[in-house]
Amino acid sequence: MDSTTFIKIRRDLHQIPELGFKEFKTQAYLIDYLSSLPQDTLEIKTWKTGIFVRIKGRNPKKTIGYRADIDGLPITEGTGLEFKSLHEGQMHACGHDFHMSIALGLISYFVTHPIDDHLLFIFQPAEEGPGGAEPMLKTDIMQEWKPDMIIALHIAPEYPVGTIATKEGLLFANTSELFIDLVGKGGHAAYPHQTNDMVVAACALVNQLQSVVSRNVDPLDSAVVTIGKITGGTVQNIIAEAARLEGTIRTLSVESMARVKERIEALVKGIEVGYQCKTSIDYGAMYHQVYNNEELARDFIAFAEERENIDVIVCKEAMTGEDFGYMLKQIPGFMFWLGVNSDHGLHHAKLDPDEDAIKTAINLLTKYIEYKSN
Ligand SMILES: CC(=O)N[C@@H](CCC[C@H](N)C(=O)O)C(=O)O
Repeated sequence: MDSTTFIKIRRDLHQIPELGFKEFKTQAYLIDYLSSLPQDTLEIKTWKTGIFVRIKGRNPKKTIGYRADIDGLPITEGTGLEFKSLHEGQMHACGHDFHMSIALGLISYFVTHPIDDHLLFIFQPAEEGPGGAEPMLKTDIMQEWKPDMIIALHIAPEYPVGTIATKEGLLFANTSELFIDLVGKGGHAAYPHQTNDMVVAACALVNQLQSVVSRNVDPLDSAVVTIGKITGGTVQNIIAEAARLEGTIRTLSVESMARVKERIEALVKGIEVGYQCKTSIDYGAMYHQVYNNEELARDFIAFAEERENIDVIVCKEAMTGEDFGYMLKQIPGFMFWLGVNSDHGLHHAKLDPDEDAIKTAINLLTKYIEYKSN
């Protein structure tokens, strides 16, 4: 397969990153491309900013699904690439531009190389939040076209092109977003004794949160509590009346997620008493762990190991989250990492994946899907 087309598509998509459920230009671009393909076996249905694409099989006994996420991140791109993001403050810094172009590569191949089984491609919005997989699963379209097995990949900056990595069972963590609001009493910077300063309370809370993983979670059961954003106050000489912490919780076990939340709630209550303020916690979107079907993951690893030019790593689980976990909860399947060899990692403004990986993925997956359909 000539990958130039899909590199161009990746670059086009890279220029128009959009946040969750606002992927209007992305959806229009994808539909425009899909409309240019032979239509005899294609069925296309939209859901919000997502798209379901079915390729009807010649003699179907099952449906093989493939999911690509389509949203970008609120990051100002720092790559300086000639095809860098045209959307100020937004970037495809998690490789979803790759995921989409690979999916289009697979669709383009299978509309001209029909197989017996049906294929279902799911272009899913809002993976970075608030989550599009769970609501997409509940749609009538998904119920009607539900796949019997499902596959997804995620780019992996740390591996060279030609490498894929996955494992049986748990691959990605359980996640929960975390938003904590603190409201005290503002006032003049020179009269702190007349106020309840929420910058000081927020700093104390961030420090206390560091003890949750180190003191309250079984060291053999990994967890993460990250605060990625703090806001509070207005100007330098006014004591802040309000502050907000935004973060994420990751745990390998469901039990630890409950324990971490219990401890966060206790610490926040302590801040409320100690700093005389009002507090509230919102857990935002929660993602179910990505748990690969053992048999299918084993079979895929064995298949990939037989391919020339593919190195397979049986990797450890990661603390990343993915709402593809909800799909795997209902449908047997697996996710794998695709090596893209970037000096900068996921969610970094200078992420610059090697586009040769697009061809690697399309070649590997066309062959694997053909093998699964025989
Ligand atoms: C692969 C990846 O990077 N996924 C995201 C998913 C984010 C889920 C949610 N917004 C959260 O922060 O908990 C990740 O950050 O792992």
